[in-house]
Amino acid sequence: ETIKGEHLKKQFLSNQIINQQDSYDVNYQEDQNNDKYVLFYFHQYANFVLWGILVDIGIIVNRYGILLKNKIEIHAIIMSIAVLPSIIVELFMIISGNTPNLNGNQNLQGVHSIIGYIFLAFIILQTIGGIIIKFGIQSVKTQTHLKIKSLLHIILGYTIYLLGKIQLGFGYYMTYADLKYYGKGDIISFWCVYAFIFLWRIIFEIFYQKGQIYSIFTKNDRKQKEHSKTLQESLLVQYIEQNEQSQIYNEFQSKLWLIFNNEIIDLTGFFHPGGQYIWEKAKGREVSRFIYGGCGLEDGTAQQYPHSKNAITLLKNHVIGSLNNITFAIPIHENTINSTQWNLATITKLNDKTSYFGFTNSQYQIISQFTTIHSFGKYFQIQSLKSTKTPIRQYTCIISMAPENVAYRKELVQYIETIVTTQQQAKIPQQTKYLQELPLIIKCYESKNGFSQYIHNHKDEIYDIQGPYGPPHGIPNRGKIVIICGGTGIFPFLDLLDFILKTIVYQIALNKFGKQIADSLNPFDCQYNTNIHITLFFAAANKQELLGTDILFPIIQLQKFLDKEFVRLIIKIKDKIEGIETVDERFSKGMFDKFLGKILDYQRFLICGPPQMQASVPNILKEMGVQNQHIHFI
Ligand SMILES: Cc1cc2nc3c(=O)[nH]c(=O)nc-3n(C[C@H](O)[C@H](O)[C@H](O)COP(=O)(O)OP(=O)(O)OC[C@H]3O[C@@H](n4cnc5c(N)ncnc54)[C@H](O)[C@@H]3O)c2cc1C
Ligand code: HEM
Repeated sequence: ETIKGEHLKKQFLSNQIINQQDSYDVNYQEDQNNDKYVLFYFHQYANFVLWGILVDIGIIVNRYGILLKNKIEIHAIIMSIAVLPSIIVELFMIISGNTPNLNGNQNLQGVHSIIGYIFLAFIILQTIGGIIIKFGIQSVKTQTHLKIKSLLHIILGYTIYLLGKIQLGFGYYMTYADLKYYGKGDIISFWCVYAFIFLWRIIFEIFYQKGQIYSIFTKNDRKQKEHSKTLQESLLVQYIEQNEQSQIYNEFQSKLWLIFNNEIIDLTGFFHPGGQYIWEKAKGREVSRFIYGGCGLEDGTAQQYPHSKNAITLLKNHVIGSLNNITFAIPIHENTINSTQWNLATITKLNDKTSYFGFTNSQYQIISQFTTIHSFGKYFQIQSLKSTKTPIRQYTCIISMAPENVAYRKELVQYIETIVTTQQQAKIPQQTKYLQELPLIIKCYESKNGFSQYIHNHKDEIYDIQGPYGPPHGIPNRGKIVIICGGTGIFPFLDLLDFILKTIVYQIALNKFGKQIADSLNPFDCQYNTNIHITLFFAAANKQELLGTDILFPIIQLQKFLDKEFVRLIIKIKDKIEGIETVDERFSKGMFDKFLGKILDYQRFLICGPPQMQASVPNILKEMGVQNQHIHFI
């Protein structure tokens, strides 16, 4: 009896267990197939795909898709695909509240719902923010606070991203972690799935940072571009090379073209991540100063920003042509390997803050004189090879300030003064053909990790120097132009002014003693036939800051011996300078009116000076009726 009773009891208990197991199984199976939980399962699977995988793709497109023309649109579409269904399923979940038997840790249900509500509010906010930023970026109007808006979008974006991942974890943990039917194995599969939704992104990141994914991107793009240069692009390149400003203005107004060192770039159709107004203002200009963060926009609407290598790749991928190279360094031996490494051999103080820097490279000799007016206004790009912290910066090519040229100029001026006063021939000074050193003049600015400060304190070091780069000033051979500069802003014009001084000397010699004597002053066949008139406004804080006076003052003195004026010099300074027109007031409309007269007589207005001057002078000129395309920053 007892044995039978025991047996029945055991059978009953085991039936109970079987029934219990069955009921889990049946419940689970039923729940899965049950129409009334369809919203729950849609919510579960949709969220896994959207916030586990898709959202990463959306972020990747935005972070690394700089090279894609429609990156903003692609990012917006992907994020909308993640956000819209999420909003719908969340709302349905809130309304229906229908969940099947949860076989996990149900204590988390409260947290899961709170995060759900916050998440819903955040994604709606983020979508609205995204739309505002999209219009801000794509607008050509100057944008204020766009950087802050973008930063907020990034912060909220990553908050949502992390919440999404955490929320997925909670959801799956609640649903499956303790599912008895699968026993302990299920918690392992839960962790595997959970790890996957983070891991694939981390793996992607590692490959990307190593440059493997990045190089696939760039190689393909470059190949495509080489094969697809259009007729229109060739025409634009031709106009830019020949400096046909009005043709470019008339025919290519809608093109977004830029110059990066010596490359001509077409970025039409791309949007600048900091706001399209930035490219509208940089359009048609040399932009390496912006890319390496040397300068902000002159009107103060965008600050200095050192760009990533993505920005440089973007530019390199859209090269449509190159500017004609000019050479300053001639290889000494036939088989010289192209070397851009120069030793800083000399530093000589010119004033308190500014010094002459002389660089040597045993493979090259440096020419002492450019021969046409179109070679001037170029710059070198220089970088410290020792300090990776200091940025790449641009410095003007000023061969006229090399010690040999300074000495020669002094002799030349003395010579011509002697012959015009004595009316007799004198010993003709000789200009050396090659310079000992590549000369730069650099003012020291105090800034954290600044290049100018670094180089002032690091003589006998090797620097990488490339160039000369950049478009010419576009100085016409005849006609009137205006130069407005301040402080070191005179540097880009010194070689040109030196050329004009030599033109004056040549023409005096030609008038007085004929072509033979004049030509002996021109051993390098320079084209001293220019017919240009420059009105030069030069602002300096004090006499010390007036660099280049050994070129400027002789021009003013010597041109009196000719029947035409080449340069009208107006110096803005407190002190009086004998024989020179000076003013002691800020540049203003009244002042320019007084000195310039009919503004339409002038073909170009070239501006180069400290930030404050670059911001104010163009506005004054525009107020006077000068058209935008005639105003150029150097
Ligand atoms: C085409 C080109 C040619 C140049 N040629 C020369 C040259 O021949 N000699 C030369 O000394 N510099 C020249 N510059 C400027 C030079 O490239 C650097 O911008 C400068 O040396 C400062 O760099 P940094 O790294 O030392 O300072 P950064 O760390 O860049 O900081 C410089 C600080 O000084 C301010 N600043 C920059 N320029 C001026 C200015 N003109 N007046 C007042 N404040 C200013 C900036 O706003 C910033 O706060 C040239 C720039 C360009 C684009
Ligand atoms: C004209 C050529 C320019 C190109 C090709 C260019 C390209 C880019 C690219 C690709 C980025 C994305 C981030 C990066 O890769 O660094 C970027 C960001 C940025 N650029 Fe430029 N840029 C140019 C000019 C300028 C100028 C003139 C300024 C202002 C002085 C500027 C300011 C910024 C800022 C502030 C950002 C950050 C935007 C953000 O992410 O919020 N850029 N630029």
